[in-house]
Amino acid sequence: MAAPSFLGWDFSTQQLKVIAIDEHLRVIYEDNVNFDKDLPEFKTQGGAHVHGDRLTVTSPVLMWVKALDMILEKMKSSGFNFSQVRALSGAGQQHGSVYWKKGSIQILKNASPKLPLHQALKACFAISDSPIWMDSSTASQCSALENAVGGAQRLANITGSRAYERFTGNQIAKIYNQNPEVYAQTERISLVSSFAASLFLGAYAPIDYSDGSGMNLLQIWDKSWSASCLDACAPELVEKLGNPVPSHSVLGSISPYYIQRYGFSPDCKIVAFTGDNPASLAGMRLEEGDIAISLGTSDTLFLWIREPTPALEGHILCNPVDSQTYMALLCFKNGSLMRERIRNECASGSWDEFSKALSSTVAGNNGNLGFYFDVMEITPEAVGVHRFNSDNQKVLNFPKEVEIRALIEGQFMAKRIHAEKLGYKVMPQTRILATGGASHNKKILQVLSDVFNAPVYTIDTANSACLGSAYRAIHGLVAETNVPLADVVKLAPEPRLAVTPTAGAEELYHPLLKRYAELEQKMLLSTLLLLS
Ligand SMILES: O=C(CO)[C@@H](O)[C@H](O)CF
Repeated sequence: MAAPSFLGWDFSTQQLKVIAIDEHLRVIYEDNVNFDKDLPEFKTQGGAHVHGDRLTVTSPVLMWVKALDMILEKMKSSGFNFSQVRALSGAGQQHGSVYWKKGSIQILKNASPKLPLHQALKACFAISDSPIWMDSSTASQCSALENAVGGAQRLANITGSRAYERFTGNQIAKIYNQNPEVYAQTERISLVSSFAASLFLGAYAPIDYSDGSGMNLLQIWDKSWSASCLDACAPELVEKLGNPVPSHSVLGSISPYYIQRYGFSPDCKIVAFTGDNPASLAGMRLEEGDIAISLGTSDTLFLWIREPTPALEGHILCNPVDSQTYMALLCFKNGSLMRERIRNECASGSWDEFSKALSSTVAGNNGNLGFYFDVMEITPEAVGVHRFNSDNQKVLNFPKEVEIRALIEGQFMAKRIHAEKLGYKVMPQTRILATGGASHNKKILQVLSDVFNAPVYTIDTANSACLGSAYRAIHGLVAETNVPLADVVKLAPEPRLAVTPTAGAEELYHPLLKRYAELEQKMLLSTLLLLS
């Protein structure tokens, strides 16, 4: 008797990925279709089309459907045993939207198993090029939405975020403003995640609470659509969106199309799909109090928060694995490129020298602090390099090793300050899960551990959204019995402990964090005065 398996899908920007795991959480199959390479007829770059205005960015929705056809054929040719798949779930790039044309529900439901799905669905989309998260063409719609609900902070208090150009409500508003007839022809609007779930369900899948939190439309407290936000974006929107559901919901059984064409079992359950970042939180198996830090080109923080305080930066989303709590996303644009520039200038381009500089300078850097933003920073909105000595006087430069420590301590103090502004609290059980390039440098991790006064673990997150989706497929089958995800995936490989805080770190950094926050306000004010 073949062992049961679970599938996790990731409809990400550049590729479609799938992972199969067995009941012991061991990966038994993985595959991917790269949109640019494997579907060249769509002529995408990085899976997207950047339009002439340099602001509008879209992806062809039929490319996503055809990629699914291709990957299922690859799995079939490799002899993958579809009949043992007990459940599947998935993730989609956040904020992107799909516009189903009137009448498509019947075509989706009755797709012939003799045809690839992309042929069956070729006339089903009112908009063939879906707006995606890289789009920034909706500034006017963002202003209109914030004004309609009483301002940016009011919108953040309702939906978890101020208005952002990529967020779906503003994208829908743009389509309604510019193509009202196309909007009128649309019977359903999906996110990329719920669109992908619909393909497997053979019906329109609902939007889950977590990915729905990235639309500027969902009230994150009672998990219902905000009438004031919907009305500000487009008319009769609630009918086109359907009702949102908890992210662990079992939506139903797989469509007969897959049973007849690929041999899936009629009992295979579809668990609600969600956004790629919420799915990654599941894949990293974050628990209450944990922080995941992806140290990449930009640094991204994933936080598990029980009582969030929405702000004008960052994003509060409904937690995908626990409907009673929340997750927060914070993005710091000046990440590894900033670290590499200082390494090149102050450590002759060598990470070993960079690490030696961190070893040869004292924690707290004798009170020297710095803000390093070569490009316009997102958190906070500031640019330039600003250095301060222990008397809070601006200085033009630091000795090389002091510069290195000021950069790293500054980057991590900013992360703690802005995480705590969103309501995050360092707890006794707090763990920092670090991933990305800089997470291989123990001296950098030691500063991170000291600033947060928490142990730092390293994890491999290459497929975290896909793996998290497979974990959520298992969890969905038992979620109704209130079994937490952590219990379902305790057999998964544990994160590796890398460093623990230096004794006295909390006492040292507590006053420095306060100074850093005050200097950040001073720096922001002086930047504003300069720009005004
Ligand atoms: O816009 C984002 C999050 O708000 C990105 O991380 C997308 O989810 C990437 F697909």
